[in-house]
Amino acid sequence: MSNVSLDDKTMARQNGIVQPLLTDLYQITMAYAYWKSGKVNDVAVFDLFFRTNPFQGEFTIFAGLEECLKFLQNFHYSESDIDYLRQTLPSTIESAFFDYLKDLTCKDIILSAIEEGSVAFPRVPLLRVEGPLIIAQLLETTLLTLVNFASLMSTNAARYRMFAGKHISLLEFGLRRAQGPDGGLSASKYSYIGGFDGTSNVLAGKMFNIPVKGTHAHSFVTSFSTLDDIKCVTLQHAETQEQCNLLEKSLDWRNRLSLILDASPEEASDGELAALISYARAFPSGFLALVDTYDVKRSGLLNFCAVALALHECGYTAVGIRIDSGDLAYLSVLARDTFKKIAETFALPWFAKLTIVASNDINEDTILSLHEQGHAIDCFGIGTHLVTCQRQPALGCVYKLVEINGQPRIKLSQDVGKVTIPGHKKAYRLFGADGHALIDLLQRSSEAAPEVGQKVLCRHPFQESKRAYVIPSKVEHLYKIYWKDGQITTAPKPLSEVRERVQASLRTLRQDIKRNLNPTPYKVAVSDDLYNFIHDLWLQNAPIGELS
Ligand SMILES: Nc1ncnc2c1ncn2[C@@H]1O[C@H](COP(=O)(O)OP(=O)(O)OP(=O)(O)O)[C@@H](O)[C@H]1O
Ligand SMILES: O=P(O)(O)OC[C@H]1O[C@H](OP(=O)(O)OP(=O)(O)O)[C@H](O)[C@@H]1O
Ligand SMILES: O=C(O)c1cccnc1
Ligand SMILES: [Mg+2]
Repeated sequence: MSNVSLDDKTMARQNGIVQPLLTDLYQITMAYAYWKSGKVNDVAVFDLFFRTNPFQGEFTIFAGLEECLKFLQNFHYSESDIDYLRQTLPSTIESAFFDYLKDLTCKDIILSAIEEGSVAFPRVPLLRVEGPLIIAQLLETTLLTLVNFASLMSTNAARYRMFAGKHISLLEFGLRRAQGPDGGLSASKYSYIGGFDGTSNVLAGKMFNIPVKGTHAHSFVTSFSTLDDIKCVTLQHAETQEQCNLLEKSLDWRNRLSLILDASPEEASDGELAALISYARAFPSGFLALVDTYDVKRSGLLNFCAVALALHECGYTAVGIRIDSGDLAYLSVLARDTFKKIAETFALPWFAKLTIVASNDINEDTILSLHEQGHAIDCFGIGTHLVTCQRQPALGCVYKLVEINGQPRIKLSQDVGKVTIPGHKKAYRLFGADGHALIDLLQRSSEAAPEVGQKVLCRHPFQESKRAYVIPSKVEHLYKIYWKDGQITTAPKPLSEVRERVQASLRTLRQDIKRNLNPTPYKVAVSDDLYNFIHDLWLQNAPIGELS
């Protein structure tokens, strides 16, 4: 295995607040209690997994691995961290503990993980952390915060991508509504991974090399009241370099268009026209205008088309419009019909294809409903519902001890779904003959891997009667070691490749597992050996009650 050292160029920059103190106090108090009870040399295995898929779906996209690796790489308590802990923890804490913390690194930790961007399922660990108990414990909260939101966001974005369809462009507009600056930045990054095409978040563009895109706000339009508000009306022709009077041409076009469109120049807003002309002068090759400030039908569309045709006379091609209120199905179809009519009347085929962007509280259901109704939208700009994951604001990944000093550990619960699967395990994805993923199988690490063409018994981890034989056509080993001996051992893929991985991985799932309403659950199983291991340990650990 070759060691990989990564610089800033290969790995997107890490958010500065990700550091060892970004954790829960109890990790550090437990670390002291472990240390004080002589557990410095104890070796543990922790699994990081979730129990339920988000958004009433049956799949989750795993993301956040690259950030976890950067966290391990940089893990170090600074002098000021140690000073802070000295002041904050009880004065009875022995000073030698702080000396121990000062020298801690993750060099003895081994991190195995599923590939970032893969579909993942309940109970199959996303990460396995092995190494000194105290250090592995200290990583819990930070790894969880790095994986939970990243995976939730990527899953949310992937769902929007799936339901929008591959021909519609998706832009993330959520920074203003996100859970603070860090939530906003992470949302931009992971929406891109999930399949969005761009973000309005400029810092995310710079940090993660995500395409930045945008239009303009209503305030730009409302800041103009009359045509006199246009300070300069000329634009140099793209080819001839002649000065064109954009105002005159736009007014002329507005009058001509009113004869073929059901709109009158008297009803259209002059302030809006002034704003659109000013915006077009600033961005003659990127003219995409918001048309719903006053009235899409009576004002916005007419003004936009007039300016777009005037721009055309100056040698430029407009890009399109954004609609941010009203009935988006109706208005987008109205806009498309208008564009087509103009294209035909003036023999300008490109006009029919102008881009229509829709925004305003869009969510998964709005997209599905718009598709049902029929619309002419090319691009959705999505903020609030995407970045806040309004439909399910948290993914419940947990971090559980499954082995200590070679001994398996099980966490029991009245709720069977919460019982942990003990021991050091391996996970495999078994594929059927049609290329689709059939089942994920957890085995004890000591067992031989399943083989193509060989029958393997797959059992439900807790229900004895649920089992099936599977003859896989392909077997994928789900874990790779990403961190060992203080080094990254498998380089995480750049964002663009993780983004492609998401789509490739989703293609391996049957359609019924991905549908929006009542999707079919994907099966997660354990081997016969692991089944017996779990249940023997369960019986050993469950106290026998006494009835009286
Ligand atoms: N054709 C449609 N089918 C289903 N939902 C739609 C359709 N058109 C718009 N929507 C959604 O309906 C909601 C309309 O929002 P709201 O009631 O606030 O009206 P609005 O158009 O924003 O009004 P305002 O002009 O006051 O801004 C938005 O969430 C939008 O995404
Ligand atoms: O609706 P979202 O999915 O959150 O998308 C982002 C929103 O942010 C912008 O305006 P903002 O909502 O701030 O003001 P507006 O509603 O008055 O346009 C934009 O016009 C969208 O409406
Ligand atoms: O560029 C836009 O149109 C945009 C950006 C952020 C929020 N709403 C819209
Ligand atoms: Mg809004």
